[in-house]
Amino acid sequence: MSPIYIDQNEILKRYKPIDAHTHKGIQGHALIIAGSYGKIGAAVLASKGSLRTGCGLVTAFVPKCGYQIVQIAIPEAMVLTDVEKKYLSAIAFDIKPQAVGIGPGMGQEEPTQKALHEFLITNNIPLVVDADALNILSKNRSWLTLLPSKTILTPHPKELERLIGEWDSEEDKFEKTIAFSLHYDVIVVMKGAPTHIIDAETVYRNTTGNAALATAGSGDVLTGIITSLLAQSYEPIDAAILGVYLHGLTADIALPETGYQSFLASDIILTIGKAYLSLENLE
Ligand SMILES: NC(=O)C1=CN([C@@H]2O[C@H](COP(=O)(O)OP(=O)(O)OC[C@H]3O[C@@H](n4cnc5c(N)ncnc54)[C@H](OP(=O)(O)O)[C@@H]3O)[C@@H](O)[C@H]2O)[C@@H](O)CC1
Ligand SMILES: Nc1ncnc2c1ncn2[C@@H]1O[C@H](COP(=O)(O)OP(=O)(O)O)[C@@H](O)[C@H]1O
Ligand SMILES: [Mg+2]
Repeated sequence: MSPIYIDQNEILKRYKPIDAHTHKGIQGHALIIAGSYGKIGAAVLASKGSLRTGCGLVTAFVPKCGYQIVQIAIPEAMVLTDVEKKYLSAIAFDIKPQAVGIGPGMGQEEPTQKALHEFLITNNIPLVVDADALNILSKNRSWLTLLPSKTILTPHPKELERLIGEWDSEEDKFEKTIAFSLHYDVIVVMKGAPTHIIDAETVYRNTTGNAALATAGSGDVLTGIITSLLAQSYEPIDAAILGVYLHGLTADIALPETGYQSFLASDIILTIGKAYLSLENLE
C-alpha cells in the first residue's frame, strides 16, 4: 500500500474556483441532520462549516430544543425541526438538498436509530455519515447496505474500530478498511494524525493539519465542510480530499496566532477563508 499524498498538486487538480456568474441557487444546498439535547453545538459547527465553504444554502435538521439555538447562532442557516424535543425521531423534509451530512451530536436513542433506518431506506441523496450515525450503523450492520454508492464515512479511530472491528497492526487496519470500502462501495475518511482516505484500493494520505485539531467539535466541522463540497457537485472522492486538506490547512495557518492549546473548532471555521485564499494564490 503506497499512499497518494494529498498535497498542493493533488488539490489544484481538483479545486474548482468560483464562477463569477454563479448564484446561491446553484451553489448547492446542504442539509445537516445533527444534534440532541446538550449537543446542538455539533449541528451549529457542522452547519457553519458548510456555509464557510461556499454552499449556497444550508439547512439544519435538529430536535425542537435546537431551533432557537441554531437560528440565533447562525442567521444564515435555515432550520427544520423534528417532532421530538430532545432527540431526532423522524427525519422528514420537503426541501431538495444536493447533499446530506448526518450524525454529529445525534445520540443513539432507540427512536433516533429507527429514524436513521427509515431515512436510509428511502434516501438517494449523496451522503456524509459521521459520529453517532456511524455508531448506529455499527450496531445495525445490515443497514450499511442501504448507503448510496460512494457515501463518505468519517470515523475517528474509535468509530472506525466499532465499524471494522479491532486491528492488530497498522497494516491490518488498512487491509480491513480497504475490504470494508470495497464491500459497501463507500469512501472512508480515517480521521487521525494524519488522516487517510480509502476509496476501494486507493489510499490517500493528507499532508495538512496538526495537533491543534485535537479539540471538541473539529470533526463536526469537517462533516459540514465535506457535505458542502458534495452539495456543490464535487465528486465524492474530491469532496473528501479537498475537505480534509482545507480543514487541516486552517490549523496550519492559525497555529502561529493561536498556538496548539487555544485553537478551537470555531477557529477552523474562522480560518477557512485564509485557507481558500492560499489555494487561489497557488494557481
Ligand atoms: N459541542 C458538541 O456538541 C460536541 C458534540 N460531539 C458529539 O458527541 C458525540 C460523541 O462523540 P465522541 O467522539 O466524543 O465519543 P466516542 O465516539 O465515544 O469517542 C470518544 C473516544 O474515542 C477515542 N478517540 C477519539 N478520537 C481519537 C483519536 N484521534 N485517536 C484515538 N482515539 C480516539 C477515545 O477513546 P479512548 O482512547 O479513550 O479509548 C475517546 O474516548 C458525537 O455525536 C459527536 O459528534 C463531539 O463532537 C464534541 C463536541
Ligand atoms: N493530533 C492531531 N493531528 C492532526 N489532526 C488531528 C489530531 N487530533 C485530531 N485531529 C483531527 O481532528 C478531527 C477530530 O474529529 P473527531 O474526533 O470526530 O472530533 P469531534 O467529534 O469532537 O468533532 C479529525 O479531523 C482529526 O483528524
Ligand atoms: Mg466526531
